[in-house]
Amino acid sequence: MAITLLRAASPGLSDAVVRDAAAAGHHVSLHCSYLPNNSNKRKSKRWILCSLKYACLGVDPGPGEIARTSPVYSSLTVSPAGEAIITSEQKVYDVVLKQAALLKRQLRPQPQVIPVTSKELELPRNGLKQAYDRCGEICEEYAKTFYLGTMLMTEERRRAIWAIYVWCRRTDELVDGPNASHITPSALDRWEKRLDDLFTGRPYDMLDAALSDTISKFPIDIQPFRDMIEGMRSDLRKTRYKNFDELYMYCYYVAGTVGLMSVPVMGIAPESKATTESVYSAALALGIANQLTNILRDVGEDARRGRIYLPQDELAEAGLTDEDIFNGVVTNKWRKFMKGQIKRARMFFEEAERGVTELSQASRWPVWASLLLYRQILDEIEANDYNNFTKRAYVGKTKKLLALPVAYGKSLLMPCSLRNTQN
Ligand SMILES: CC(C)=CCC/C(C)=C/CC/C(C)=C/CC/C(C)=C/[C@@H]1[C@@H](COP(=O)(O)OP(=O)(O)O)[C@]1(C)CC/C=C(\C)CC/C=C(\C)CCC=C(C)C
Repeated sequence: MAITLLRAASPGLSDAVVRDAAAAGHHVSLHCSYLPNNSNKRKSKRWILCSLKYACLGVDPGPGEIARTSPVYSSLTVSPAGEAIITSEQKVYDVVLKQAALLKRQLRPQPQVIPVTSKELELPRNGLKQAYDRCGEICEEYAKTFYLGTMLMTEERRRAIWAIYVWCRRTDELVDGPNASHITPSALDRWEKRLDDLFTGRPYDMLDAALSDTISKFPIDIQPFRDMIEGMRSDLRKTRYKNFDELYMYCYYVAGTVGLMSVPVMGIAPESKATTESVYSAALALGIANQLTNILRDVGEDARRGRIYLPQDELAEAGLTDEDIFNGVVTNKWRKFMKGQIKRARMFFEEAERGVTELSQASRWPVWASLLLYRQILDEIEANDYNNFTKRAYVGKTKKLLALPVAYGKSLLMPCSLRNTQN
């Protein structure tokens, strides 16, 4: 039996009650209503973030249970032994808070970054410029639309985003590229050592040098970079995800981290009234939304590599097995399952939208463009009648081109936080 406790309705709820219920073998989850005027801003934000995890699957509530589609959010679960289980969302939110604090103080991470000079790197004259130019070329080659979008940013920001992009792309290539089958955990350990070195001003090659220079100019923390490598490690050993909590953590590692790396470079609009934490949460949400979309688009392709990224418990609840995924037949069960997954991904996009307008104006266009284009993949999955086994959902050139002026128009809007306060 599932027991749901509404903390807002029963503020005096004692821990003992929770422990007793859990000890009696009930699955207990604590919920808290999101109260917009909650004086504790930090907490209320956390509840919003946690909401996206469940509020989408349209699961019928059990007796006495709050419908998951209602604005009631799950945050903390308690094991049958009565121990509070910290969810992935809470762990990730702590990273968000740390990143936001860093940006607010405009501090560099410890140990202090030593600015890179061409001499230390033995780069040729103009070496750093060449390094950044090469990053730009790589970016243009792999992600043309996004590259175009960066052209609106200031030169310093654009170059920094290219350097981050290249590091992420190279990290991803380790497990997803042509040499992926030879990659071992110790190769990832060596990649992490290189990361440590470039963060302390000792880059290994010119592409690392560009990133090393970037982190000396912007308040970028090493943790999201380390976490991305951790995501690649997990990809080496893991081919199944028990539940959304596990999947969420994976999505944070490989994509949410990109959002956290990018905010200090993109900058928050000086006129924005949004909290730094909320902007980071939106950036994280965009990464999660993109990765969930990527997973939904690539179900068939991943299955052919023996991988299923979809939450196993949700598949079982929908009456689906791994075999069904490997067989790749679109059934009504599959369509229904996919509808829930798409709905969840869209909720993360919505959460992200709230943050884009808070970014500095020149940074908004590429973010809007990537958001609109990636979200359209979900529409294409629907248009393919949920056949993501043998058909690749693909956004055509015309739609892509149309998204660019729309993104540009959206990037001119003033920050949401200002619009709300002016009403
Ligand atoms: C403007 C913008 C989008 C900036 C981000 C630039 C950047 C540093 C991108 C790095 C992307 C990368 C190579 C990540 C490695 C891991 C990976 C492959 C993740 C998947 C991306 C898509 O990859 P791929 O190119 O293989 O996709 P296709 O197969 O070609 O479709 C991911 C799905 C995730 C990428 C995640 C983001 C782009 C996060 C974006 C979030 C922000 C930029 C924060 C914006 C801020 C606010 C406040 C909303």
